[in-house]
Amino acid sequence: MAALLKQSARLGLSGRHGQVFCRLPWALSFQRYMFNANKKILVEMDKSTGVALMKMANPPVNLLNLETLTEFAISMEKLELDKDCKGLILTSSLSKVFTAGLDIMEMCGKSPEHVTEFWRAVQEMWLKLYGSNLVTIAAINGFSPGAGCLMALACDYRIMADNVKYSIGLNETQLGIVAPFWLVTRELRPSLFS
Ligand SMILES: CC/C=C\C/C=C\C/C=C\C=C\CC(=O)SCCNC(=O)CCNC(=O)[C@H](O)C(C)(C)COP(=O)(O)OP(=O)(O)OC[C@H]1O[C@@H](n2cnc3c(N)ncnc32)[C@H](O)[C@@H]1OP(=O)(O)O
Repeated sequence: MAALLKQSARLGLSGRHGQVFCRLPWALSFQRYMFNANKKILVEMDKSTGVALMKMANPPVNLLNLETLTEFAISMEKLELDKDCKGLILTSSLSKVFTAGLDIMEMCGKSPEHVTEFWRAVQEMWLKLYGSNLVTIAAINGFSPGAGCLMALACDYRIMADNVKYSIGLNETQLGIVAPFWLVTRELRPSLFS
């Protein structure tokens, strides 16, 4: 963990004036590779350190829609298959939003099949993060409501930008969504689970 945090500092993930800056070398060596399927999830993997930097890049607020969640799951699978990858830093490419959470429009006026597929993708996202073999760190560089908070909770460690304007929390009850029992016991009340 200490090594990973040192690494995140070396990469430039340092909190200052409420921002988490991500400075990366412009020149990518052979030890570094990048991938993205549809550019909603950007991944930069540094083989020399074993640390991958994953940035959500879906402006204006990094909504987690079906497309983004699917791309996220594929990106996680690729990193899990890379034997050189030991750790993952999850952050946002935007300046003040980590992610605004689930795209409410994905649950509104859609067919039951679509909604089922969407919630399956939400669940898959959680399983991929919570069940990851990688050491996972959420570098929360902005607002992180709903599923943004869920993502952060599913990581092994969380670092949040020091800015009183930014909020984080599970606000889904305001939308009539109830967190399932297993989620509450696993992440919010782990003592109940053991
Ligand atoms: C495995 C798990 C299974 C089950 C788990 C079940 C439940 C527990 C776990 C998680 C549940 C999560 C549910 C959710 O995530 S619901 C969404 C919660 N999110 C919010 O309530 C965020 C609301 N948004 C904001 O507060 C703000 O947008 C902001 C602070 C993030 C950013 O503010 P800005 O001023 O910068 O930007 P805006 O002008 O407000 O927004 C721009 C644009 O985006 C639209 N938008 C924002 N958020 C959402 C959203 N969540 N869904 C759809 N659309 C959104 C906003 O309306 C603007 O659109 P227009 O430009 O006006 O068209």
